[in-house]
Amino acid sequence: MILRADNIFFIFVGLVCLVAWTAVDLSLSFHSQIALVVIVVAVFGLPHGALDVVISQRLGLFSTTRRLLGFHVFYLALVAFVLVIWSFAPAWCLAGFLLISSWHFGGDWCGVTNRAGCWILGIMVLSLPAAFNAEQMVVLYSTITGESLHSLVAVQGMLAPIALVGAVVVSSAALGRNPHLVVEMVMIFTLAWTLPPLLYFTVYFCGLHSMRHLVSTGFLPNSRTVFIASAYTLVAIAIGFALAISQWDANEALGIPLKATFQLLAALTVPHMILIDGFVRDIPYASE
Ligand SMILES: CC1=C(/C=C/C(C)=C/C=C/C(C)=C/C=C/C=C(C)/C=C/C=C(C)/C=C/C2=C(C)CCCC2(C)C)C(C)(C)CCC1
Ligand SMILES: [Fe+2]
Repeated sequence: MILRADNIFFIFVGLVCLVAWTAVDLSLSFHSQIALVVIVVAVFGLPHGALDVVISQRLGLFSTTRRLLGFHVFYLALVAFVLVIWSFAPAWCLAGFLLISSWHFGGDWCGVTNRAGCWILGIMVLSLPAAFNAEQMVVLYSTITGESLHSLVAVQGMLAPIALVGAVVVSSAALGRNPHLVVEMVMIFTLAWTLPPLLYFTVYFCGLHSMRHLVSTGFLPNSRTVFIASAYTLVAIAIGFALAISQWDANEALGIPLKATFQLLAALTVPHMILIDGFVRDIPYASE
């Protein structure tokens, strides 16, 4: 079995978090969890999308300054569009966000199985917390959207066992060529079962999704890419700040940063997905 840096990294981070949470009993309050998610996602999650500009350049999407400008205008216009729609219909936007995210997250296993199989894995990633921690999910969704979304959590809770069975089938089929898929699935299941939903999401998003994206798109940490990633991440953080300030409410001092973080992720996801799932197809994950 050939393990890549991203396989090893996720298993290592997952084990450390599981040990910290169970053996050392590092129980974090809800507010500390929110603070942790906001910081870790900003530092380790955002940069994977901040490289979209480098990827587009590599794909030859903009060969002239005019095209480069067009790329930025298009990207920012899509972000603004999603944020406006979100302000009118947050619950529908969250549901749509979950749907497109499951497709995007399924891409983490592109090359291991076909597109339908990938989507099943993506659905499993997002629906497991609803099966294990339904009450917390209702609280989180209401913090993010301001609405009580019991029915959305119930639908996800029903999808979880179906997606889990699908994941077992997909993993068994891939067992010969990609045994590490099974290890990752077991890790994801254990994390979802053990950790609160926000921490589970943070470990998966930063420990697997972001890292795999960096490795599979051939990110080399030279000074140019590090500079670009940092600059675009800072702009994205500034947009997040603006979102939080524009909705500020002293009674919800920590709910607002969480809400702004997920609004920002949802808005960035649309142009990020168009680029990654539309142009960078078949990011090689499977060991040859
Ligand atoms: C290039 C560019 C830029 C930048 C960008 C960036 C930085 C990006 C990023 C991107 C990204 C960074 C993306 C992301 C994505 C994400 C996602 C896709 C997520 C999802 C999630 C979810 C869906 C979740 C869910 C949940 C909740 C909410 C709670 C708990 C539980 C669970 C987990 C279920 C700017 C704008 C500056 C400018 C223009 C150009
Ligand atoms: Fe991504």
